[in-house]
Amino acid sequence: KVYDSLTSLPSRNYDFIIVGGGNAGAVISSRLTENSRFTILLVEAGPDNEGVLELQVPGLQTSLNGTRYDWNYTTVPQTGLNGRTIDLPRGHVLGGSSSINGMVYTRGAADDYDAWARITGDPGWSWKRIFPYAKKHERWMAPVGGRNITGQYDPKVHGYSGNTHVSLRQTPAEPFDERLFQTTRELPEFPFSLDPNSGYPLGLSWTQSTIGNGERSSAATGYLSAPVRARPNLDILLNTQATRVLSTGPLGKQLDIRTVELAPRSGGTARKTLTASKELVLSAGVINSPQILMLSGIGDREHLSALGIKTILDLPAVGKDMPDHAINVVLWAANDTAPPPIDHVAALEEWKTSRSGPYTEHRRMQTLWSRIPSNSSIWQNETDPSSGKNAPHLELYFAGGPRTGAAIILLTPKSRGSVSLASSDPFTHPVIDLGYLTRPFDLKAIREGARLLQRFFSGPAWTGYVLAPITPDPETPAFDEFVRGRITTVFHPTGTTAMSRRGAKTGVLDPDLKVKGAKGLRVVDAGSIPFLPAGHTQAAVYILAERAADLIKSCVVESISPCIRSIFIQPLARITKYRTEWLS
Ligand SMILES: Cc1cc2nc3c(=O)[nH]c(=O)nc-3n(C[C@H](O)[C@H](O)[C@H](O)COP(=O)(O)OP(=O)(O)OC[C@H]3O[C@@H](n4cnc5c(N)ncnc54)[C@H](O)[C@@H]3O)c2cc1C
Repeated sequence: KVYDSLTSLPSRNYDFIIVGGGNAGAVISSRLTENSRFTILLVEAGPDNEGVLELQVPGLQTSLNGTRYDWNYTTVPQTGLNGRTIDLPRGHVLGGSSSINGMVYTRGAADDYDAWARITGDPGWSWKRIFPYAKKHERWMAPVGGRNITGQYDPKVHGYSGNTHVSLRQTPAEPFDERLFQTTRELPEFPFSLDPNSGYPLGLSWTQSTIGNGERSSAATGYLSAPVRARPNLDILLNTQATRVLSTGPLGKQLDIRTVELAPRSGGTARKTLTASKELVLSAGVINSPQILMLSGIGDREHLSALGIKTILDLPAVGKDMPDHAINVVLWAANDTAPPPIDHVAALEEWKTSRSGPYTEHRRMQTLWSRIPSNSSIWQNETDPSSGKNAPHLELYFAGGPRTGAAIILLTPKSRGSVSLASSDPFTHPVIDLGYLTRPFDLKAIREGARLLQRFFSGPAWTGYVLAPITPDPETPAFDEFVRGRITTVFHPTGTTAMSRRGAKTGVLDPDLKVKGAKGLRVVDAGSIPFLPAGHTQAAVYILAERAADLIKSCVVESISPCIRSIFIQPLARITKYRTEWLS
């Protein structure tokens, strides 16, 4: 059942409380309630997604930033960007950022997940082992209109019975696309890649999106559909903000944290605490999960005491080491005409009446996934930050017309940002620093992206089409200033509560996503990701959350009474855990 306010929630005991009904939290709530013996409360700060047209229509995506469905965060002035600030939207609605995002569907490279396994020491995070989860969450769909898509994707790497709809755009290849694909036949540096989601994305590929039947597929539509909401063991509490997690009572030497403090999202001093009998899971996202931890006294002792917050767990890595993907557009004047403008009233009407037309798609452009060449001068004094030789450094997505070019996304930044508290008031936005361009590699790598585009557009396919550069020459100092003045976020921060090896002094979570040094508390969201994938992040979060749900299910026997556990259950749990971790 769905409750609109904290005061309307009836008194009930829950086995699990999940904080944040976003990309990860929706998956976990949905999967845990598959077991009718578990009772689950999902707490979401934002409103319901249901019935909101803007959240359904792919073509209306850009109207969502800055609305009530967005936390409306802004960074501090960025030292690498001449003091500019950047808006950083985050979903504030059921489905979280998956309800407002750009719907691009990319899993990243196999090497990225192997890096997760290496960093955490848990082979369960390797590409080979998480690939079944990538298929499990996905339901591949035909594009709107059912055009022939043979040769535009690899059927073998997709899932067909999962929760998240994924499809190619409705529009067949246009003349500009034909030039792009011609280049893959003419210039060996830029091969065609059949499917960017195979784990081996390098090359030019058709862009896939989390759209099905012309509608956005979010974690809310996919995992919290009407039949899931009707499960008697799931309560969803909206418009309610978790302000802190609290110690439920010491258990042996470890802190036991299963209690959460809640407040109406509208603010004020009213608070209510609830305790999960089994586990508390924070899925409040890369900004808000570390904020909740720090407000609770879990974080860097020095930072917390400066704000008068008593430290209950000194974990200096909370909120630190946050990478993000930055984006910068490079343009040429071209011998082309602008596409006819969309008639927005007609497009919306067409979408409403037949789920067809231009509003059924969002990002239409094809994407090039590239490595910086091994003979580039950049490697004379920079180490390679990518996860492996099959992982791209750069993503370039193209747009045609009289101003032709591509958006360059740096997938492997060396700069790191952070989230810290501005105040001990839970309603005050935290301090967000994306740390853009604070490491020299990043600007050099974006310059490499611009050079790469020059090589791409020098192919025969572009003769007579590409005329003259509009944006500064990458070989001039003006290029650096151009980038510092324009670069912005592509919304993929991760790592603020990252997993690391069990027993490691770095990181915040153990490889099973449990907070180090505590019992009963996990964090599962983009912040848990220990290595930023070379792709847009929602697929990685779906994959992470699907495995997290299995890890939680497999561990639950551990919270049964210690006495019963030690006699009967523990030996069985060890076998189950061993089987889940190493044999599945
Ligand atoms: C504008 C935008 C465009 C993007 N475009 C793409 C794209 O095209 N492709 C792609 O792959 N990725 C994209 N991303 C990134 C991707 O959507 C996110 O990385 C991913 O969805 C994050 O999932 P999450 O579960 O970590 O957090 P979220 O999905 O953000 O979920 C966190 C949830 O917790 C709730 N919450 C927060 N604090 C509290 C609290 N204290 N109490 C209760 N609830 C709380 C939030 O309201 C939210 O619902 C985009 C993101 C944005 C914002």
